[in-house]
Amino acid sequence: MKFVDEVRIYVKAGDGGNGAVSFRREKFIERGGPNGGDGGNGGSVSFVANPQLTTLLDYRYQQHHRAKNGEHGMGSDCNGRGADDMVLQVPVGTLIRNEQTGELLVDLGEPGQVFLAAKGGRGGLGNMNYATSTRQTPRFAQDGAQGEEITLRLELKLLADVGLLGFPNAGKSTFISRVSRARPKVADYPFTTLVPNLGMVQYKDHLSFVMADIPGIIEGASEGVGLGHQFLRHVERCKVLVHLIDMGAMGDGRDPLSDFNILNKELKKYSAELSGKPQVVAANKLDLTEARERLGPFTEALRRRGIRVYPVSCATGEGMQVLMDSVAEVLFTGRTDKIHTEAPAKGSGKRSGAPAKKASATRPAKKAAKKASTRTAAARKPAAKKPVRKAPAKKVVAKKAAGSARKPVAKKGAAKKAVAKKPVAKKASTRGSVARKAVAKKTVRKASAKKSAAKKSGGRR
Ligand SMILES: Nc1nc2c(ncn2[C@@H]2O[C@H](COP(=O)(O)OP(=O)(O)OP(=O)(O)O)[C@@H](O)[C@H]2O)c(=O)[nH]1
Ligand SMILES: [Mg+2]
Repeated sequence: MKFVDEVRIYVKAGDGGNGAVSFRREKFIERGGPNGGDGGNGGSVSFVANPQLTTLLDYRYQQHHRAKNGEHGMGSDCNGRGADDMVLQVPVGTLIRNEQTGELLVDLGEPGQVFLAAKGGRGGLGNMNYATSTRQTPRFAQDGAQGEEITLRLELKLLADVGLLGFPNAGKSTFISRVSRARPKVADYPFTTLVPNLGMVQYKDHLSFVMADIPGIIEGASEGVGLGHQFLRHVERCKVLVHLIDMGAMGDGRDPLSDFNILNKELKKYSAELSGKPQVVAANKLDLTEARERLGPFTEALRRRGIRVYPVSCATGEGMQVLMDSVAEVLFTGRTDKIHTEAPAKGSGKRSGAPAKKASATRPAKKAAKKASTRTAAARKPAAKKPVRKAPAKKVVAKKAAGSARKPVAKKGAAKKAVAKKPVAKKASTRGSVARKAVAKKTVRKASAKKSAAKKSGGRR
């Protein structure tokens, strides 16, 4: 079946039926009153995402879609029949845009999702609705409203989890036919694949995912060379890209590393988001001897960039399981360690970075605390520090016994003497202070005696 992924269509909802002007005419009933019925509503046009469709082909040939109009109202209180809505089936993953403005109206990404594109006109009211006590013979009725009309652009972006990328002839179709039941054409000439192919991959543990094989991308695809790069839209929604490198291609400006660079350049030109997706790089056709020879330098070149290369052969199936394990890991867990060679180094860099930040954050705090303490609590600091270093019991005793006697404690602190000098000098100049000192010393002795007693008792216990 032909694959069409972009169409322009015109949709028009049905108009509402007009309300009727009619009066009851019956034998023996004079002035029977208005009995004109309402018009029926026009049919709306809506889209529904159908998972069984894979192409917009139907809309290529029929571009005008009009829903039916509602019936007009009739006499004898008969309302017109409402028209049925028109439901247009589109594949899941269809984007609907307004053709004039380019505005995205909806992305039908869920099977069964419905979008009302054009609303049908409302039926007009019959004259029976306008009868009042003062106007018993209304000779008018309401016309039905016009249905909406709009020109739309439908764009299909296939919903796949894994996208296959590569130059023509890289072996993408061979790859998908090996891992899924998809059977696209495989041939030894470029651009064998002209439309995307989807394949359902049954991975182990009942896990499955959809893989998309798209036509090959070559240098200048963004300018329309080859088949252009519009097919990249079908891998835009993929979570992982598998980049197949044709290791058998050499000469004519082709070599594995330049192929890799060119394709990534084209991806970047298409969209930054797509080029930023995780890429699993697979070096294909390793059953060929010349391909094996090129593998070493290519792997080394990518290793230096932190990218791991998976050597595979789609023809023999060699290396496919390891590759699929990595693809599945990135897809289902989101971990990309396996596709980078220097993942641990990066991880450790991050780890080492975090504490460094913490340390830098704590340092200024400590400095600030130090500054604050030197001004306000210069004398308290040594007093507070020492007992902590020596013995917590001493601190308690000194506080209890001496109360405000910080001097003797300050004396002990040889290093903090300079800070404690001021109060000592001042107090030493007065007699009273000398006396207090002596008292304080005595109390300290007493306190130490008490402490030793307490220690002893503690030891007994
Ligand atoms: N020796 C060898 N040949 C392979 C391998 N994989 C694919 N081929 C051959 O390469 C050629 C192209 O394979 P395709 O699967 O059609 O390549 P493609 O990437 O889908 O090509 P396009 O659809 O043109 O973009 C075919 O002749 C395959 O038989 C492989 O692992 N080893
Ligand atoms: Mg192909």
